[in-house]
Formats: sequence, C-alpha cells, structure tokens
Amino acid sequence: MSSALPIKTYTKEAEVAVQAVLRACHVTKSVQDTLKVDDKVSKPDKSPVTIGDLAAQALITLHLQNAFPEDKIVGEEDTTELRKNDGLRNKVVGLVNEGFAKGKLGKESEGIWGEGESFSEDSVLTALDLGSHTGGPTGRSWTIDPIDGTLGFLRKEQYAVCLALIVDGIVQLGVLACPNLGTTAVTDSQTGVLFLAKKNEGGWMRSLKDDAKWEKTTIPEHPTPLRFLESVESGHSAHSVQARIGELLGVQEGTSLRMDSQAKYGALGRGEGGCYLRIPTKYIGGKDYQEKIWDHASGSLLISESGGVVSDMHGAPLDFSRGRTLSANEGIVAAASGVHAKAVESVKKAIEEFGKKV
Ligand SMILES: Nc1ncnc2c1ncn2[C@@H]1O[C@H](COP(=O)(O)O)[C@@H](O)[C@H]1OP(=O)(O)O
Ligand SMILES: [Mg+2]
Ligand SMILES: [Mg+2]
Ligand SMILES: [Mg+2]
Repeated sequence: MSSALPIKTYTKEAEVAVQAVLRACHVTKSVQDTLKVDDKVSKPDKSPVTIGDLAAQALITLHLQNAFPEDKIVGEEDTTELRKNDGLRNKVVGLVNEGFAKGKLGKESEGIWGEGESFSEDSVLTALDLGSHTGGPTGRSWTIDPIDGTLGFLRKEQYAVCLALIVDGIVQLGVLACPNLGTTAVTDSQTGVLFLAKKNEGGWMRSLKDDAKWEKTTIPEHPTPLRFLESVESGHSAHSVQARIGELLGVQEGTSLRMDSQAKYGALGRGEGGCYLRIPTKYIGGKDYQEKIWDHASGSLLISESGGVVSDMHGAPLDFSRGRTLSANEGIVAAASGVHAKAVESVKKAIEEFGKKV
C-alpha cells in the first residue's frame, strides 16, 4: 500500500487517483525508454500522440470507472487514431494490461484494485471514449492529461501524468507525477516526483519510489535568486515577451528554467524559480490558442495550496467551469505570493511594448 495520504477529505478519491497515476507512470516510463517510430502518430491538429498517451489515459479511466462509476471524464485523448490503426490499437491494449500485471508496480500495488486483471480491446476503447465529456459548471468530473508535454516525452526530457477532480467547476484534488524530475532539484540523480494537492488542505510531494514519505510543498514569499519557468517550445508561449517580463522583474539574464509540461508547476510548487509565465504567442504574431483544463488543473491547485498565486496573464482567476478549455482566461502567471502582483504588472507593460512592435 502507498504510504498514508496526508489529506482529510476526498481520501478515497486521492487513493484511487494516486494508484491510477502510479500505474500510468510505470507504463509511460517503459514506453519512453523503448519508443519506436510507428508508436507515434499525428492528431488532426498536428500534435503528436503515442501509445503511451493512449494507454495511460485508458488505464487511469479504468480505475476511475471502477471506483466512481457516476463521475464524468474530460480526457485529452480519444479513439480516433486507434480505430483506424490495428497495430497501434494492439500495442495500446497490451500496454494497458501490462500496467495491471501482477507484481509490476512492486509492493505499492499489492492488494490494490485491478492487479492481475486483464481488459479486452472493447473495454479499453470504451474507457478512452468516456473522456469526451464537455466539462462545465456542475457535477463531478475528472480531467486527465495522460502525458502532458508529449514533445518533451519524445525528446526523453520532462513530461507529466496529470489527473484532477473538479467539483462544480472548482478543482478540489490534483495529482501530478513527473517521472523525470529530480527529487531535490530539476535534474539530479534521483528522479521521479509525485505531487498531490487538496483544496484548502495543502500541497505535498514524495519520491515516485515505493512508500516514500509525503512532504509539504511551500513556495517562499520571495524566492532567491528569482528565475522564471517557461515552456521549451517557442510555439507554446512567447519567449521574447517572457524575457522582457523577466527583465522588468529583475530576473538575471539567462537564468530561465525551461522545461516541458506541468513539471513547471511542480518545480515552482516546491520553491524553485519563483514565477511561471505562459504568454500566448498571438501577442507576437502567432495563432490564437485556448488553454485546456487538463494542462492546468493539477498544477494550479498545487501552486495555490503551496502559498503561491495563480491567475491568467491579466490577473483574473482561472475558471475551470467553462468546459474543456479555459475560455474565460488568456495566458498564465503563476508565482510566489511576493512576486505575483509585480509579475502581472510587468506582463501588461511588456505586452504594451510588444504591441507597438508587432
Ligand atoms: N499554441 C499553443 N499555446 C500554448 N500551449 C499549447 C499550444 N499548442 C499546444 N499547446 C499545449 O501545451 C502543452 C505543453 O506545454 P509546455 O510547452 O508547457 O510543455 C501541451 O498540452 C500542448 O497541447 P497538445 O497536447 O495539444 O500538444
Ligand atoms: Mg498537455
Ligand atoms: Mg497530453
Ligand atoms: Mg497532446
């Protein structure tokens, strides 16, 4: 069994979520180590999806379906690619069952639901299709990003397995696993960190290893040195605007921490960096883009529960009640409490400057 969870409410939900995410990490890690060219395809929006993304979402959904059959699922992936590609489908079904294989997860999975069970192709496809819920302001729904940062995953760098519970539009519980993140610093020899956040109770982290102890996550009011965290991909956020915001905040030149996925929220949540910036590229002539709820639900709760502040780039709270996207928001600023207000102010100034240039 996993070491006792540090929270007092939603304990069954957290227990199931942690188990599901641990199993998904086991699968994604083995896929990342052995990925072949035809284990990856492009989705209609041209973004990549791998057998790891699809297997992890199916596996997490099977856990949720078993424990909370009434709950809705808002998942990033669907069965479009699997239904037209036999090879991909067979591999995904095989991986899901490998994730449940007896003894695969070590002692943490002993006595936990699903160990040794086998799932048919039909149940795997049905589980994936459950992820098409529209989200919205009422009821309970889980949002899944089975591999966040697929581009980082393909580069064998950072990625995250993300699962959050949203109740009546509010994120109540967030689980964020970062299999390639160092346990004490972004890169160190001991990799693999699991983060957990519960609304109004706090944020915690532990190593991904068996039975590791949970430690509280805290963000100092003024982290020093102040650095900012941003995407590796220049198509996902406006690096040039962010560099200017960094200057305005007094960040030393060349000290931004670039990494893929919600691992950025994990690093910030345990006090690294001090400010995560995600300024849309449309401000420098890029395409319009709406952020998805599964890309921010777990991470944003971790920040607010660790003493930090999260908003959109204009300072407005993130609104998870609008459906599958954060359609009421634009960009993200997540920062230490002593940095956030100045960061939002600096965003405004930098955008004005760039507006004159574009
Ligand atoms: N133009 C864009 N602006 C912001 N985020 C994007 C954009 N295109 C894709 N993404 C999403 O950014 C996330 C990764 O963020 P990061 O750069 O911080 O690692 C992915 O979930 C990815 O979605 P997708 O899964 O559809 O590729
Ligand atoms: Mg994502
Ligand atoms: Mg993803
Ligand atoms: Mg994706």
